[in-house]
Amino acid sequence: MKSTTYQNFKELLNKKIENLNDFKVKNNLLKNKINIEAKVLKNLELKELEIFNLEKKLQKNLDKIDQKILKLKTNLLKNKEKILDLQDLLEDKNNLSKYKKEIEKKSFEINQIKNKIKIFKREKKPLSAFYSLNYKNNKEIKKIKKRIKKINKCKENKISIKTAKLKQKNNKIDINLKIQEHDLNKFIGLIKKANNVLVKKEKKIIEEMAFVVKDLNVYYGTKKALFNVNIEIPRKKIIAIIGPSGCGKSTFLRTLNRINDEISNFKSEGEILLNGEYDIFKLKSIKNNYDKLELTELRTRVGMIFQKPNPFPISIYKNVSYGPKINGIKNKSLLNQIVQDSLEKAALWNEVKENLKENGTSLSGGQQQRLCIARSIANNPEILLMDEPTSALDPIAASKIENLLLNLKKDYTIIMVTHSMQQAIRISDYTAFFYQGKLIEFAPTEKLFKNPIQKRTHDYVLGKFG
Ligand SMILES: Nc1ncnc2c1ncn2[C@@H]1O[C@H](COP(=O)(O)OP(=O)(O)OP(=O)(O)O)[C@@H](O)[C@H]1O
Repeated sequence: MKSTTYQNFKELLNKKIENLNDFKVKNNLLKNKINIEAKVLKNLELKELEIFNLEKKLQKNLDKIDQKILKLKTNLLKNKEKILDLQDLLEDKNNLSKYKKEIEKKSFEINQIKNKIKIFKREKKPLSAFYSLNYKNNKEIKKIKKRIKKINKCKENKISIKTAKLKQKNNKIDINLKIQEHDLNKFIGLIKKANNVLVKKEKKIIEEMAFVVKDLNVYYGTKKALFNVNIEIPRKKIIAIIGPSGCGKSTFLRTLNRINDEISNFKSEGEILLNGEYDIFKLKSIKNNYDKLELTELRTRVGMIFQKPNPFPISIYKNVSYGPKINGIKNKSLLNQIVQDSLEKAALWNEVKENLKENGTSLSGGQQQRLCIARSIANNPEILLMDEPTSALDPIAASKIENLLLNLKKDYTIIMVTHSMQQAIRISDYTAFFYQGKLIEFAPTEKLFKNPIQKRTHDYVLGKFG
């Protein structure tokens, strides 16, 4: 019995030991678990602390940011205020004159008050009211002055901005100027080119003209007979010179071969270019400094036929051969040929070929004039100047001369003074109208008579004055 109990006890004990061991294992496991969890907890605590610290830091930063925002907001407000202030100032600037006026007004009032005070002092009345008024006014003036000062400051800023703008503008202007200068240079180049063309044209005109007269002024002593005459006379044409008596027609004609030089008090100014070669006043070539023109050569090249035929009182033959002989032609047959040619050209040969030894003065007026023309032609001229060559002749003789001139113009330039407008219309290619020493108009004859530019020409050709 005893053994069973022991056995039982033993078994129970073993069971208990077994349970205890189980419990120990379980306990250990639990302990481990608890340890792990304690560790986790600790970590969590640490993390919590960290989070707490971070939150603290964050809060601090948030506070700082808030503060900054606040500061910025206040700055913004301040700036807004400043802008408003500036806008006020700008507005005030526009009212500157108003303020000045106000100051003037106030000053005026103060003076008035001062005067009143003086009067009151004199009359010994209470002055306190005036003093306070005066004080108020002075305060207001001070305020306004302060404002003006501010405005002026603002003005200065504006001035510096304006200066910068002006500088910018100046730069732009500089660039524009440079562009314009460039354009100008281009323009000058064009003008130079045009000028060259003009110079060439002028040269061509001079070369193509029998005479180019430039700024011609002529005097007989103190009397001025021609005023600033400018004319270009084309070659191998008949040019009529018309105008009332005393207008300077003959003077002009005679100046062209310097016959007027024989008059003692005669004086001329200007230039007359012959054939694009010579200046007849200087008797010098216009192309070559060394080439000179003799006065006799000028008069040979530019022959003159006068109003009254003036043959020499010698034979017809000698009249015509006189010039060539003087010029050194001695060969008889050559002289014969020249005489015949000249008389033929002067439409006189057939009438006188049998009587060449007859005295020139024995011929009729018209024949004498044609003899004078033949005498001129014998000198081989380029230009024939004629001073009223038909006015001393009867109409038939005059008509013969007119026909002769129409024939001669194929070889010679004929410049003819005439009182007859009909004659000018009949035979001339160009007409020059002189009046009171001035060349009023020079144009193709038809145009000058039918459609003159100048009123005076118009009146003259219509016979309104003569
Ligand atoms: N030798 C001279 N001395 C002074 N004056 C003169 C001389 N010759 C002309 N004159 C003057 O010069 C001016 C122009 O005279 P010019 O003989 O040239 O005129 P014109 O037009 O030919 O006149 P007309 O048709 O009457 O011949 C006139 O006032 C004239 O009195």
